[in-house]
Amino acid sequence: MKHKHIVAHNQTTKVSLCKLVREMSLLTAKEPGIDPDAMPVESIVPACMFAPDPGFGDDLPDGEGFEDGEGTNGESGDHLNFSSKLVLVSPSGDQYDSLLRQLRERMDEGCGETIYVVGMGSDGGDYGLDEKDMEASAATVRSLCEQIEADLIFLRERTEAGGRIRDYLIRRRVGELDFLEVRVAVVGNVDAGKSTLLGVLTHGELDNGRGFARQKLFRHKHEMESGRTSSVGNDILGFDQEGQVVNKPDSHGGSLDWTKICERSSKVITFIDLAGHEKYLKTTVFGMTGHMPDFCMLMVGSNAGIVGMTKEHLGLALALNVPVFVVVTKIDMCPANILQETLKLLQRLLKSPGCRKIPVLVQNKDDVIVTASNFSSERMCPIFQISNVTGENMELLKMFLNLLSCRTAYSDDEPAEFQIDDTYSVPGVGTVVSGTTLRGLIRLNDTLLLGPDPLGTFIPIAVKSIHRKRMPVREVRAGQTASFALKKIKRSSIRKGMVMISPKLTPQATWEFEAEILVLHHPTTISPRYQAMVHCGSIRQTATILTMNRDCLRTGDKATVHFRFIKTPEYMHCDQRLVFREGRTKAVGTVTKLLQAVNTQAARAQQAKMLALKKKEGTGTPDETGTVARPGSPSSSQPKTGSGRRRGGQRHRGKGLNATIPTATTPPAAAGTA
Ligand SMILES: Nc1nc2c(ncn2[C@@H]2O[C@H](COP(=O)(O)OP(=O)(O)OP(=O)(O)O)[C@@H](O)[C@H]2O)c(=O)[nH]1
Repeated sequence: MKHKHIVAHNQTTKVSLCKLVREMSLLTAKEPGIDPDAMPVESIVPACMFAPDPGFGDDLPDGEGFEDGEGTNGESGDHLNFSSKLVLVSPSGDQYDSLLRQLRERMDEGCGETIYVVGMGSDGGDYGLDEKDMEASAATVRSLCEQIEADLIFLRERTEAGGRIRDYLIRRRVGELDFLEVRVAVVGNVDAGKSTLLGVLTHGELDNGRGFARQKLFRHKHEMESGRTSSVGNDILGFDQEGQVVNKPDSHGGSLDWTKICERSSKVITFIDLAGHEKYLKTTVFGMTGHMPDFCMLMVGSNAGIVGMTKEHLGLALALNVPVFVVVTKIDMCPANILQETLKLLQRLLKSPGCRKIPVLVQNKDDVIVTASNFSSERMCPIFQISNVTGENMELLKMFLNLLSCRTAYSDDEPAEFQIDDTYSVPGVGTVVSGTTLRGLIRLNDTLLLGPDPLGTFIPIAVKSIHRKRMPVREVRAGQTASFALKKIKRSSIRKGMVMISPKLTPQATWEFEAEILVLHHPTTISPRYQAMVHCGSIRQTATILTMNRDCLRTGDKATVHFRFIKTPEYMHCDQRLVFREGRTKAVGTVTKLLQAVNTQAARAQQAKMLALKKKEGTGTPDETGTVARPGSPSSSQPKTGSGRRRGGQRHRGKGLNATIPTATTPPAAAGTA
């Protein structure tokens, strides 16, 4: 969340937050390994702790939290004192330009939006403006917004000792076919009410407590029958300039017209609805890494409490540095003492050394504005308590969602890169890929390089049509999700984890990479030859540990580890976050080095040779080394990779491994794990 309070409010909020964070750190900074359940229970921090607090202004380390010109006293000539609450009353020409520059910077940081507070200073005086000064300040802000073509949306007014204070949301104006996009992953244990809440939010109809609202969202027949979510589902919630929800389901079938929603919205929240059941954890991890959520909404059933996969999902979001907010559901049917117990355990978990979050209970609109403004700190964790049946506190949650802004400032003047997270075969259209534009701008009819294929090569491919949230568009830019119809390619030759890249780049696939990892959980020890699934962006493939800088790894250990994919080379970047997991074993880390890049020319030559051989011999399919696997040959009897249990079994054969695929000869659970 990149909202920053302009003028002095920003500083003071930051200062009181810093102070609080420091205090909280002292409370929670204990040695890792301490059982969080043994932590003392403190009361939940009320949101007002984050509200601006005069008097902390001199508590900041040098320079921290100050904008250009801040920290100077008084207004000498045109030197603008941003810390004065009167800064907007009657700025001179130069001062106006400084304000405009500052606002532009804030809008860039916030990916097109920011929360702007009028009437607060950090220069020690009382907060608030009299009516005349407030009107003059509001007029200045309105004029600044016109200059940058942004909407000014009133959020709230309150009264302090010195007069009135107002909060505004400033949001970049978008064309009819454009909207700001924020992705929220929805996680939580089975029955926490995830699908129900999404049904209520997106269809505007309350639930009956027996699964009515979730009916609209089920995607697969077996989900409809069992009532469980198994796939990565997408639902959208649109907000107009006034912050009102625009979703209007069709009165007959109850379905949503995504195009209409997008046309009417200035912001669209995409919910990535992830499964709650343990058996779908692989899909949940894929949703969290591959669908690039800006935020994570962790759902907890108030009557059930912190059960099942709740901790697992929270841990995953923390490991991937995705800011988390919690929604406690079913408050209509939960006895007060049970609700209090759930909240107590929740805050204990959030404050525990493993999480180090600051839980904040959101009870009114003011709390929403304060928590949304400070959410980017990643330490703060707002907690909502709602009912999908009575609708209690639903408005607060909607207001919060409307105030969330995209976390990553994407750049669209770089060469394009698109990460594929799903493929489809659409009758009458052909092969379609969906995913996220990570960099650059992609236009209709552009030719991009698609790959890597099993040999590590990339092939040119033309973009036939583009959809953004099911709406046909002519281009998509960095940060936006989209689907492309592709010309002349079979769906079977595309897999999740592939990318489409500008030909200006010379993409290279890699078989091996190095990563710094931290083992979050393993029942025994991990040693070389251990295999598990690597999730990195939308890549999901088993990899073997070839070497590491320690003999073995236990829960809590950190190490530099050399991995090798077992099936195909992948396109990766340094600094990408990864999750390495198998069953309950989980490690997280960051890619630090790419090793063994595929020599594309050699791979192409080998491919040509292989095709010729295939033609000559008539049968057989190529494997990724370029050799043809004939029926009955050892490589054709290799176990299918990419899913199931794959512990151990791959021997490290040194450099010789680079050109051959290791054969799974060791029985499961025999190698690489004690
Ligand atoms: N009384 C009450 N019932 C609720 C509330 N929210 C959800 N429910 C009911 O709880 C049940 C489970 O809700 P779901 O939305 O399917 O739960 P889920 O978290 O999506 O479950 P999975 O998809 O299996 O992960 C349904 O019968 C809902 O009607 C609520 O706020 N109050």
